[in-house]
Amino acid sequence: MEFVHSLTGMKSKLRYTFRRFDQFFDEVITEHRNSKGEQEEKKDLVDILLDIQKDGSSEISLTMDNIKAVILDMFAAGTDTTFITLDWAMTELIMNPNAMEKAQDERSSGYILPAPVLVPRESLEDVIIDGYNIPAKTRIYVNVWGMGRDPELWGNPETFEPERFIGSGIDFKGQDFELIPFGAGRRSCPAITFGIAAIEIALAQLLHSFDWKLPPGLEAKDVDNTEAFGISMHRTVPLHVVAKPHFD
Ligand code: HEM
Repeated sequence: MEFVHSLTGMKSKLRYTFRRFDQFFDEVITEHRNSKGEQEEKKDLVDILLDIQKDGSSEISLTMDNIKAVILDMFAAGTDTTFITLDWAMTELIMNPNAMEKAQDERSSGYILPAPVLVPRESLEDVIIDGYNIPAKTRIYVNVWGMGRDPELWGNPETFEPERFIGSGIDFKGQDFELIPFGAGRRSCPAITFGIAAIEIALAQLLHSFDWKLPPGLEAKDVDNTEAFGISMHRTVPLHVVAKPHFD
């Protein structure tokens, strides 16, 4: 069936995208090589990967393709997730002015999931879980979207209530399975601390510096919050907001 991808033009699109990424990574690597003598504390991930490749200090030898793959992984896993979490956080806050006001006072935040399913897993052996027979090599999707809206786990699951987490003892780091925005287990997100810090800083800046409102004439019930299905869950319609400086 592979010829179908040639007919639909998917293959040439993939090749084009691959070439653009590859050229971009070549530029990033050349830039880092040319900035020799970078102070130790200023080194970034690419500097460290190039150092490991050069001095052979790692048991695994790194090829240039390995380094490009890590850069791509970081871009793919780190940018959309962070931006989409912020996008949905602003959506919920703008639709719930009370929560917005509280967040401006306290900097509290609810946990919003950018990924509808986790990275797919495959069972290594036959196993029975909760009476379900799962044969070896079954592809398993963990539906975190559904878990976040399960009325057996959450009261008012469709309502944005960040205060539900105050004193609840439920943590988001992968130990409490009703809330796993960063996944769980050995393939969970390695950047939980970084991701949370990036979002908290960005959200705190936005809320500290501005008051946010819907455009005149638009009410919360008019906002189209349809979600696009994908590895990460974009809005299908961009969120339009009006920002007014918080301090005149
Ligand atoms: C709010 C921000 C973020 C959220 C919600 C998030 C969420 C996730 C989720 C759900 C997974 C899959 C976990 C699983 O299947 O068990 C994942 C994997 C991953 N994340 Fe994040 N992530 C965020 C930010 C970042 C950032 C900023 C980076 C890198 C700079 C990053 C790097 C990765 C990588 C490399 C993986 C793959 C790990 C593996 O497969 O072993 N993430 N993330």
